Amino acid sequence: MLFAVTMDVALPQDMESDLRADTLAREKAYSQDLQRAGEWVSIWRCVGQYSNLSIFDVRDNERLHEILWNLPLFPFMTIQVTPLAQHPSDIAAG
Ligand SMILES: O=C(O)CC1=CCC(=O)O1
Repeated sequence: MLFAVTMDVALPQDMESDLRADTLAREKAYSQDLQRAGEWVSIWRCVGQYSNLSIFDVRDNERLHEILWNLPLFPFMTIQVTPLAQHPSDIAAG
């Protein structure tokens, strides 16, 4: 199942710098592990915003929820999920 997910990040201004660096490093490693596994298909920066637009390919809603819930940055994110269906004009779909 394909999902488009927008993640808006808002870190506290007074977040301690070591905690901030550790959280961002864990977020990157977590994301890249899931990219290597094929579940996190792509990640794009939204221009001019501390936000990303990502595509996930996961078995079901519960798996996407598990992935998002365990993001190290989850407590500092506003997340919007859009389930995707095939478009009838997509030439790649045949
Ligand atoms: O968009 C960001 O910077 C937050 C994020 C999600 C996965 C990642 O590596 O960074």
